[in-house]
Amino acid sequence: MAHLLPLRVFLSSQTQETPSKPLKLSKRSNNHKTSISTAKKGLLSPSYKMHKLNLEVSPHRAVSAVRLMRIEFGGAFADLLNEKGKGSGDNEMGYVERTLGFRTRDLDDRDLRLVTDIVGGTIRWRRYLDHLIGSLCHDESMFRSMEPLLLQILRIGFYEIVKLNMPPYAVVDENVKLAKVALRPGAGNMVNGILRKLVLVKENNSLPLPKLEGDSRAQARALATLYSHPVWMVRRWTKYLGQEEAIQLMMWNNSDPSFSLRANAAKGITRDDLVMQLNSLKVPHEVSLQLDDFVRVKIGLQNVIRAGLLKEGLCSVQDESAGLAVSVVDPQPGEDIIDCCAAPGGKTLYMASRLRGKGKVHAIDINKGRLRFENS
Ligand SMILES: C[S@@+](CC[C@H](N)C(=O)[O-])C[C@H]1O[C@@H](n2cnc3c(N)ncnc32)[C@H](O)[C@@H]1O
Repeated sequence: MAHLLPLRVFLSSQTQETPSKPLKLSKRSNNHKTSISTAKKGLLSPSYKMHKLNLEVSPHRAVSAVRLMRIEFGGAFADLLNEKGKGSGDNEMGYVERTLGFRTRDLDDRDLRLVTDIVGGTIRWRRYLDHLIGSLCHDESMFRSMEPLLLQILRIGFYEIVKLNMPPYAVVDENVKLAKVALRPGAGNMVNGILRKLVLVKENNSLPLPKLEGDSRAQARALATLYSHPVWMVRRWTKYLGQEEAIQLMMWNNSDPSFSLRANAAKGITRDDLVMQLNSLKVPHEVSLQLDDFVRVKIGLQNVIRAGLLKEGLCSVQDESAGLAVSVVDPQPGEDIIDCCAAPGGKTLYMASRLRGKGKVHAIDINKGRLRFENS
């Protein structure tokens, strides 16, 4: 059943300009982060060198705050931060220690799921969260001049309370603790004050959100905040789709992602084979209605990873939208296909598998660092 893909997939980079390890923080952003934390906490003090292990702060919040810093200031890719050996994973505690001045215990699967939820959700809802944080700060300048790590901790707390509906007082306590240990006691007091205000207004059903009123520009700005999308996008979607449909699209766009798995036809795996594997792992799933090779998975991806289905190449995580693009190309055996913006190669591999061993896919990308190629 399992055989290697008999055709060759060529990867080439058009330029050498981009760094080969794009996930690493640039020197400038490292300095920036060090200066933030060094100035506030004395990261270069002897205690830092002793690899302090802090068992009091919740590891998933500490790691989420550091990942958010890496994404905002280091250009890290949110979707790649879970992948061990790709600039994160094994190094995670190193990043935590350099940014916060202490390590936490290692993350277990549950922590990792929370980190993924919180980091992804905080990024998707950032405009909305920042509006709430700004509205509950004492004044505008307090929000504008807030130090980056403190802002990330507040964003996490706001997201947990407003969007995840976590028990509010536990969220307040945990984020206050994190701010106190990672920054200083005064920062913890500030987090305490702002999060408690949030809990109150939420309980009274009076979150300070903009009203949908005024001319089209004012309404676009309000919608951009309410549904956390850029103003230009709201204006464009409203123009082409009308307000109601634009709202539906934004809601869908910011909903929790589900994952799709693609059975690896190149290794002779059919979707039925994959479904059998998922049944035996007790992973809930449904088959795609649009694409023959795809299965949708909402929860249980960790089980799939642990069982080695991805590592053994039985299937890949691939968005159905990527699959749809390939089905539009409709690769046929014997064809020569050029994939011009190919990295990391998801569509390249799917197109290659549809050539059934006859033909070539030339995969080109401008970013050498993104041309790591690990699947057959
Ligand atoms: C969204 S990713 C492509 C994802 C890929 N098609 C897949 O399915 O896995 C976009 C890619 O386009 C590349 N890119 C952007 N401008 C390019 C250019 N002028 N020439 C070649 N590649 C380019 C980027 O480096 C990036 O890797």
